[in-house]
Amino acid sequence: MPPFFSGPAVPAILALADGTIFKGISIGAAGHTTGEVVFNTSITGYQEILTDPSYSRQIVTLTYPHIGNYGINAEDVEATKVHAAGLIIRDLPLLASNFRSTQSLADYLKAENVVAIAGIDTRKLTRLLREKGAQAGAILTGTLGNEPSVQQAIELARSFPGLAGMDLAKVVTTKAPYEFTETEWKLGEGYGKVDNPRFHVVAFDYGVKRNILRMLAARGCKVTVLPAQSTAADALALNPDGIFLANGPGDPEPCDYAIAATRELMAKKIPTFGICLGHQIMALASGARTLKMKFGHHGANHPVQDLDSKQVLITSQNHGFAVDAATLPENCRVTHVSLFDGSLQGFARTDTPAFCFQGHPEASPGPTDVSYLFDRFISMMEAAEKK
Ligand SMILES: NC(=O)CC[C@H](N)C(=O)O
Repeated sequence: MPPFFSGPAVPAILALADGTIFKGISIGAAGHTTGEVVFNTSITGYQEILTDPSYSRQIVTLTYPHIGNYGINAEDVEATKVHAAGLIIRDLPLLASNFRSTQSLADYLKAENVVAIAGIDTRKLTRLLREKGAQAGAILTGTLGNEPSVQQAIELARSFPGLAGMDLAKVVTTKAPYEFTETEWKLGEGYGKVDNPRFHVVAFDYGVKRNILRMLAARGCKVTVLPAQSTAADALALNPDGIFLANGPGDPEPCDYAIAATRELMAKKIPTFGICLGHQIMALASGARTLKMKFGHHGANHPVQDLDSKQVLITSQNHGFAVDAATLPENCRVTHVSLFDGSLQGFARTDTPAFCFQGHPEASPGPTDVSYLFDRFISMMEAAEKK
């Protein structure tokens, strides 16, 4: 290993459930963590990835080799804390450089109590995950001069039961409703605020990323964010112009409360927009099925085709479950397809103003090719207003 870390290095081990061991150094909190190990191919955005609630109970390995280059920048987080269960990287740079940076990645990981490992052959790890599929894993740190136990690391990895059947939306969601009116951040200006909002959107928080709420606010929406287990009646009591179904972690299938509320709200023909877990919930509420993917889609360079315009969009993705397109009922029209593997990326209901997207149109930090879906949601609320 080339030197990439100043000062004495604390050894750490990454173990996979299949018994594979990787040795590296600890760059975060001391202790251990377990979760599903997934790879993300984004070149930038480690802060947005770490704080995306959809990564709850997942240990993320980043294929880009230098992580931490631009330090920690307060405006770039997607939630109040780190949600990823751990971080695996190749190389932590000696210097972090950005005019906004206030902290190094390693100091941040320690402060957030996140176990993380560097010095890992992330290309080998990614190949393994691609061949065998995402699998349970553990990171275990040692002490100065003492390696942690390989056997203990493997046992920890095998103790993680997997994400299938796990309802995590109700774990990460807000405990109480709140209003959101902050618009996107601009250099020299900071965040704006929506003045005289045109629409009132009620968002079901299954693990929402802040940039989604900002993009709604930037288009003239006042957003009321509700806890995941809120009912359709809770939403209706707020007299919404539109309903938003957020992204979120875990398996969509056990989220029966969300499926029931969505079904009821769509039956009332209220404009509804779902992203990622929200897309999967809309599919389940429409009568389709979801499945667990082999290693999922996690990255910022995934080509997706809009079947209406025929345009190919470069998109941001983060999902390990998918909607089985073959199970979509007749009142669902496929609108978007992944050009990586042909899997379903979006559909629209034909009998009610509702549509959804599997990837991340808010794409923080980018690319922004699919942001037009937010405008589509606004047009839908406009059309409903005129009726
Ligand atoms: N980003 C998300 O909303 C992810 C949805 C779901 N947890 C999945 O892994 O497929």
